[in-house]
Amino acid sequence: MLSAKQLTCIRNQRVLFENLSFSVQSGQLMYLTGPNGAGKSTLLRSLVGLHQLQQGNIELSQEPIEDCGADILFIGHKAAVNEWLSARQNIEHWFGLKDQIVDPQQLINKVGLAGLADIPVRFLSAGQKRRVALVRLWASDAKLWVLDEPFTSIDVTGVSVLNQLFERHKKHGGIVVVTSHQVLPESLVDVTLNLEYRF
Ligand SMILES: Nc1ncnc2c1ncn2[C@@H]1O[C@H](COP(=O)(O)OP(=O)(O)OP(=O)(O)O)[C@@H](O)[C@H]1O
Repeated sequence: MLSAKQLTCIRNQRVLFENLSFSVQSGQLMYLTGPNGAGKSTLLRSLVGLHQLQQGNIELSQEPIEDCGADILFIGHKAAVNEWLSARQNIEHWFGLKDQIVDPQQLINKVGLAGLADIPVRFLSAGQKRRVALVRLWASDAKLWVLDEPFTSIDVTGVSVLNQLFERHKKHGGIVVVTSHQVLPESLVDVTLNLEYRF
């Protein structure tokens, strides 16, 4: 279970959220919504320990989130893709570091980038770049997926494939926390959290 208790965040002297509490069980997806600037990305970054909150307690499987690095996959909206490297080199970098056995070509095929594996990512389209970033979902054994606007620039087929991946992760007892300005299928969403814009 992902548990967040009494979270408070102040940025630029504006309270983004205050005493915010929620929990997401294993096998559930939480859909985080709200207008531009409400604090969704800030909340997601806080959930994975990348942003220090003024107050609050976050735990995954009853462990402090700071101790759960290996159990978390975070893909931010500024995805950590090296645009000077090819898709294949990015994949080798990610998974080589983790010493995992993955077949880069198989992953490349799965995200529909066959034939584009060896050109620098900066020469790909916006959606293709996003697909490179999302490759990590296919080979992730992390329990918690935290995804900031994963559907941006992704075409209809790609969105449907992503939704299927989320379903599969849920079935295996994983947790997905996702923000998107696109409406998610009702059947996929277990918990909705709407952040209001606070002045
Ligand atoms: N690096 C930063 N330093 C200071 N303030 C920041 C920083 N990043 C974001 N903010 C502020 O925090 C507030 C919330 O931003 P955040 O990116 O979390 O919103 P969001 O809900 O994800 O918005 P959007 O839907 O536009 O992506 C904004 O008012 C923004 O100005």
